[in-house]
Amino acid sequence: MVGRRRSTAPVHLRHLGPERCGRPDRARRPHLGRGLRIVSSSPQLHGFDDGQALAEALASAIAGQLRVAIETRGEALLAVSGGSTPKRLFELLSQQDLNWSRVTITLVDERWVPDSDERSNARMVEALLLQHKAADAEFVPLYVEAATPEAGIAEVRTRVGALKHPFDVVVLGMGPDGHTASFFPGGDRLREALDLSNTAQVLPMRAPGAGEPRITFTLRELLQAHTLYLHVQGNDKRDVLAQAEQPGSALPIANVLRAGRQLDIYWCP
Ligand SMILES: O=C1O[C@H](COP(=O)(O)O)[C@@H](O)[C@H](O)[C@H]1O
Repeated sequence: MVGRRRSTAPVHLRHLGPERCGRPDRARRPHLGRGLRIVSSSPQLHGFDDGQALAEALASAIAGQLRVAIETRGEALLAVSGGSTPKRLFELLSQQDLNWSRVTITLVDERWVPDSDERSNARMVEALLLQHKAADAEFVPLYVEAATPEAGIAEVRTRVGALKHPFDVVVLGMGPDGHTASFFPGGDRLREALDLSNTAQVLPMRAPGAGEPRITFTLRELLQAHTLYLHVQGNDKRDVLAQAEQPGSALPIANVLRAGRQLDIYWCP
């Protein structure tokens, strides 16, 4: 659906408005030959006309990265976000042709509820992603049966510690308050979660805007991924990204934007 793609130019977010969307600016994305291109360490925005076109392109890109991981090391590790944005992505990703029996899937964060609860991110992964061809994938949920994330954290740490890190692919989302994973503004352990010297893989998190208590992978873990995507829909969220790009922004997502690593942002209105 290339015709529905808006732009793949590596522009600064604050410069990307509808007026900048059009044909890809190839001159700004240099190719060095077959399969080689200069990898910019700044966030790269890929704009699409709608969620369907975005989900098709992102599902295809993720599948490509998973195939490469399987070819190179025999298996692949994928971490996805919850919330409402990835629903169509999950449906399309589940139909991608690859050796899903070699893929392990987990979440970047989870609400501390069992998968019988409609708020469970795992429930959505099970319903929409672990279907069709992807039914062969292994899923490692972040929720364990314990009253609180603090009570369950040791078991979750053992569980995620058994995964073969780093992640091959991480797909982040973002809430309208600028949170990503469960890095919420005002989160009780936000500082720890964002601290790049903190070697904990997962942490509990509580925040006024989070609803229920959470568990989240730390920023350090997520940034180590071979490929990092940010999946964002809506003009309101594009404005949040533009705010986060301002120097000194305290929005949690700003920590991802300024991490100085390759980040592909898939956005549509
Ligand atoms: O609570 C969460 O919210 C964010 C964003 O969700 P959305 O509904 O605005 O798409 C999500 O990335 C995160 O994984 C989830 O736990």
